[in-house]
Parts: sequence; C-alpha cells; structure tokens
Amino acid sequence: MTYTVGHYLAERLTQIGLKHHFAVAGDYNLVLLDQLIEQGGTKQIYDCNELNCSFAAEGYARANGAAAAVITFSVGAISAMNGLGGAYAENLPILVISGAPNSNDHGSGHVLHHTIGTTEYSYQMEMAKHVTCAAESITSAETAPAKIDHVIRTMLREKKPAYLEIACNISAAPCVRPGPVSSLHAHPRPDEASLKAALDESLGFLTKANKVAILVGTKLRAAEALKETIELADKLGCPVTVMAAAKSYFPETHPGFRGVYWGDVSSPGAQEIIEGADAVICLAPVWNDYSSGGWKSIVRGEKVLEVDPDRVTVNGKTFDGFRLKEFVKALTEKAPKKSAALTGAYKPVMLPKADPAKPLSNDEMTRQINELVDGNTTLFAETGDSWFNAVRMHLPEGAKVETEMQWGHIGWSVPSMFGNATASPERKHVLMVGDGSFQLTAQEVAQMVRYELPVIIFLVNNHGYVIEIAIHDGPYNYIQNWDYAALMQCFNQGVPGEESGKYGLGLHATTGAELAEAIAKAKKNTRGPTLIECKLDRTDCTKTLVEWGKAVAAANSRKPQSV
Ligand SMILES: C/C(NCc1cnc(C)nc1N)=C(/S)[C@H](O)COP(=O)(O)OP(=O)(O)O
Repeated sequence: MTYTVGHYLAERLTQIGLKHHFAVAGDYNLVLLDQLIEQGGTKQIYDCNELNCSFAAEGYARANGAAAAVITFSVGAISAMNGLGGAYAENLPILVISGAPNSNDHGSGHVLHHTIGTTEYSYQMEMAKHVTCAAESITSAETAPAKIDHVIRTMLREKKPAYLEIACNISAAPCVRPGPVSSLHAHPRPDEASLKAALDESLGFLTKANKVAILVGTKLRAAEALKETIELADKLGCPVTVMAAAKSYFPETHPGFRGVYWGDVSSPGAQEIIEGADAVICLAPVWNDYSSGGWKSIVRGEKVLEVDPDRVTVNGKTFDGFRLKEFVKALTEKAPKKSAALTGAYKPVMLPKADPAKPLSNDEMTRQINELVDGNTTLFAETGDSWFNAVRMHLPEGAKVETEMQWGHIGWSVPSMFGNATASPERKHVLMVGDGSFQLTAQEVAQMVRYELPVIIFLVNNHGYVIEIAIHDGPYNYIQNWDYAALMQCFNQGVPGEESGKYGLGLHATTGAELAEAIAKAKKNTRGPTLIECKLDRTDCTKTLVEWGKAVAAANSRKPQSV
C-alpha cells in the first residue's frame, strides 16, 4: 500500500491520542476519508451536519485533549467555522480539516461547485485564520508533513483550534512517514529568572496578607493545572471558590471548597469570602460581561495575584516566560500556611423534595438530576437556565460539568455531548438543555441512537427562550412547541436489516413522580439515549437567572459615550 498524505495525517492524529475523528462526507473530502479509514488508527464517526461535526469534535476534545473533524469545502467548512469559533473561545485544540479544490484549479480561472462562484478559493482560508491559532493549505505532497505538523503542534501548545485544507487530488499522493510524536509536544523551557522574580514578589504579597482565598478560573483546565491547584490549596489551607465556567475544576468535597463566585449571584458565602479577602489568588480567570454579571464583579487590582496561562501580575508588576503550571508548582513549594479565611464548613444548597404528585418544578427537576450525578458523571449544561441549575448543584468527587459560557452557542451541548460520550464511553453522560437550544441541533440525537450511546437528556420544555425573556423580552423569544419525546420514535428507525440504531427512548415528565419513574427507566436503557421531556412553567426559573439577567440587560443598554 502506498503511504500517502492522508495516511501521514491519520498517523499524526493517532499519535496525539485520538481514537476517533468526526466527519461529514463531501466530494472534496471523499478520497481523504478513504485514507483515514485505510490507515485505521482512528474510527470515523459521522454527524448529521458540519455544525454538529465541529461541536462533536469540541466535545471530544473536552474529554480527550484534542480532536479532529473532516468536512467538505465551503458549504461544509463555513458551517464548521462556528465550532472553530467555539473551540477558540473555550480553549480547546480541535483540528478542522477541509477537503479543497484540485491543486490544478488554483489560478485556472475555473468556477467550481460549492464555492461562492468566483475563481478565487482562498476566502475560506482567510476566514479560518481569524478563528484558529494555525491554518495551512496543502496543495503538494512535498510540503504536507511540515504543514500538518505545524498546525497540530501549535494547537496542542496554544490549546486553541487549528485549520487544514487539503486539495482533493493530494490526499492520496505518496508521502514520507512521520517521526516520533514527541516533537509535536515540545514546550519552551521556562525563563528561570522571570519565574523566580514572580515567585519572590508573590510570596511577599502572600506573607503580608491575612485573609487569603483562591478563585479558580475558566482557563485552568486548558492550563493543565487542576492537580497543582489542589496541592496549592492544601499548602495554603485557604478557602477556594470557582468561577461559574470552572464548575467542577476543583473538588467540591475538598475541605477548602466554598462554592461558586459569580458576584451577586454567587453561592451563599462565596461572595463574602472573595470580596472580604485581602489577597485573592485568581487562577486563569476570564472576566467577560457574563462572568462579571454585567461588569459589576471583576476581581482585579492590588489585592489580587492574577496567574494567567502565561503571565503573573501582582503588586503592580507583571512577569512572563513560564507556564501557569510551573508557577503554581513553584509557589506551592514555598507558600506559607494562610487559613484565617477558612471558617466554618461549606453548606451546599439542598433543594427540598417536592410533593411527587404536584406539577414538576425547576427546583424538583434540578434536585432529581443532582441526585443522578455521581463521581463518574459528566454533566453538560446548555446555555440558558441550565447554567444556573448546574452551578447550584453540589458535586461528588470525580463529577465533571461542561458548559460553553464564553461562546454560548445554543444547541452546542447536543453534539458536544455526543463527541464527549464518544471519547469517554466509560463515563455516564447527562445533559440539561432547553427547548430553544435543542431546536438548533436536535438531529444529532439520531447519531446517539445510531452509535447506541446510553446518554440521558433532560429536555427542559419551558416554552421559549427564558434566559432571553429575563434579559429583554419580546415576541422573538417564543418558539414553536414540539413533542420532543416523540422524536425518538422518528430516530429509532435504524438501518433496514440491521439490529442496531433502534434503542432511543423518549419520555414525558409533568410531575416529580413521573420524572423519578423516567429516570429509573433511563438508567436501564443501556443501548441508546433517553430523552426526558420535562414540562415546566415558563415563569419557573432560578432566581439567580432573573437577577443576573437584569444586570446583563443593564450592561447591554448602556448609552453611547457622549463625545
Ligand atoms: C436564544 C438564546 N440566545 C441567543 C442565541 C441565538 N443563536 C445562537 C446560535 N446562540 C445564542 N446564544 C437563548 S440563551 C435562549 O434563551 C435559549 O433558550 P432555551 O434553550 O430554551 O433555554 P432557557 O429557556 O433556559 O433560556
């Protein structure tokens, strides 16, 4: 068998730990898809469309560390751009690979199908460059290895997405074989002088402080320092809170854990700890309009030691040339005990059990879902009140929560969980998604039926865009109602003559008792997804959503600055 450009790419993807890649066929990528199958290192998983394909890769990367999606030129790739944007916003290294025009067509004056009808095809690469850390176009086998290695090495180092387009007549062209994967993982050595200076300044800052606290931020997982943060918290003995987008990045069973800090909508006690501290170690925070509650709560300034993925800022000075993980490890070695702010015990909010015969409430639904979450569960929370329901849950050791609080593309969670469950079949997957979000990517549930993924989907049917209603209401926030549970019947058709792809289960829950019964059935459905349609009153949402929504609406409606 001739070793080809496609085999080289497939071998590199296998070497960096992928066991699957996602794809939607198109005539520009069919030969490439053959090469990936032929090399056999990663299983080819199909999606209903390229938006879902790119989000499935994003979800796979959340579990696996990296991922790849293969789509066709222009009509496929431009849909996948949304997944690239989301992966960029959420710091996830996915590689989107687009089939591309025949290398002979460039400069030929040919008008090609699937393009915008011009004779120039570089617009796609130009678009991709804005939402990736590296982007390359392969039109010859000779340059393919260097370009493939460049995009993979960069995405792994930056924890950002990358883009590759391969001319359809080059995928099967003969190619040299790759060397060891270690060259793709190399990180620059830390600058010792800068690291020491940052450490000395930070130790001086902490030694003078009395009430010290840690705030775990959005990018800490991408900085690969979750374990190191636990060690720092153990050494300092101080309280630890997490930002909403970092929920589950720090174990909630740890003696220092004190809830979620989200300004005025923080967990009980968390706001007092952070805003009452005289030294806050902020680890990889992202302060945007949502995380700051409409710019009202940003933890920054002279009482803050801010540790970003590649920079430390403290006492009015800033230091770089090392990675967050290296700094946190060095700080832990010399950090003093600072437990003055750790008072009392953490009291998670316990929701009372509702009367099972009463109409289902948001609180009762959240309580029952929280009970379902164990140490082997990955809980996906879609944009909407699902965020606030996930944030108020209390997690057992090992539970993970996945959100997309920076990009916030509604519907992301369905394909992303599909990808995550594909990457981590040993874990249990639970999704909370609103009816509005679900309508954007619902068809990907059919792929969960096809691949027999035993995930549980809580479809929150509250008849509209409730988070938008809280921010700014209007006729545009109301949607067509579906019988969401009935979709499973539609998706269960399977493949004629084949046994697989028929085990989706759709259930309705209008009371606490019906929800409990549905969850019991979902636990027994091991050969396919279970979608439980939870009927809630439109006004039944978390108080935190309403309060936060008002703050965000106020931020959105700021008057233009008068010049
Ligand atoms: C319409 C929109 N955001 C605007 C929006 C529109 N289009 C895309 C792709 N992404 C977005 N975030 C949002 S958050 C809806 O409230 C989601 O509704 P739903 O899923 O039903 O959840 P809630 O009822 O809990 O709000």
